Amino acid sequence: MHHNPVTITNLSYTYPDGTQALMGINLFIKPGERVALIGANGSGKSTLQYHLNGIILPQEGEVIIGEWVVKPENLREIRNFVGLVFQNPDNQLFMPTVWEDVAFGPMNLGLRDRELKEQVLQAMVAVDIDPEWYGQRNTDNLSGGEKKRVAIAGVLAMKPQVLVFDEPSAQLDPRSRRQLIDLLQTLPLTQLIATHDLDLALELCSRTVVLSRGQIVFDGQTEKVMNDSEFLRAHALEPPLSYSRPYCCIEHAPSYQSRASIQQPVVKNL
Ligand SMILES: Nc1ncnc2c1ncn2[C@@H]1O[C@H](COP(=O)(O)OP(=O)(O)OP(=O)(O)O)[C@@H](O)[C@H]1O
Repeated sequence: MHHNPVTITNLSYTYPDGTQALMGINLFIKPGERVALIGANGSGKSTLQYHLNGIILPQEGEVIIGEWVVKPENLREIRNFVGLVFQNPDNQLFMPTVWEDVAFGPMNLGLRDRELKEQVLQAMVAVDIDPEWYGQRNTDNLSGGEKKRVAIAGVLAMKPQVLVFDEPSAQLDPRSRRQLIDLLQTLPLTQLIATHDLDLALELCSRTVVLSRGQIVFDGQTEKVMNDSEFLRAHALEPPLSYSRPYCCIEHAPSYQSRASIQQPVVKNL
């Protein structure tokens, strides 16, 4: 039987202190789909992602990963299937050297010797870190962006079928961000990418899910939602830079025109 990589039905979750983080979530992701998960701070993105590899177990509703229901006895299979890259790489890196850190996951899966070495090397090359020099570096001494890459390599080295990213572009400089986008674009994996970087969502994901106060308020074409600045603002989001119009032009057309005409000679002199 064919299984979707991610099937979430009627999922609700309340933290022990009473914060209702998710309410009635239904989400189905097909193999190979790249889906952006967007929403304001506190809308529930991380909480939803933690359900995908059993860091949080469902209180109400059901999460199915491939053919496995997320429950304690299936966690091993689920964690082989879903790789989660945390927002903060400090929560992910804990081995002394880069090499040991990237090798930790595949070693846990039972890989040894040549096979292990190959998988680690492949993952490092994918995220553009030089295994020769980098491998021996101490993970504590890396910059934020470097740590992020090592964290991604560690997850890729386990060869998961689903990649779940919490803020992949946070901490990355523009060049590293570009490399990451190119990398994610070439990975033939199902991906769920939680991000505040709506330009990244627009470039990488044809489908976007918008969370607002624990509920899905949109699930559809990325282009469509990014074009709807009114809807985005209603859910405390700002349209991506590449889509934002000069508001003054629409809302205060005359003043925009007069400003433009004042600026024109300056432009010509350049
Ligand atoms: N351990 C916790 N205990 C209690 N409440 C929590 C806990 N973790 C998160 N929450 C609350 O649950 C809600 C959803 O938080 P979550 O971290 O999932 O949001 P998010 O969309 O990932 O936010 P951000 O964009 O800031 O990372 C928020 O109201 C948050 O305050």
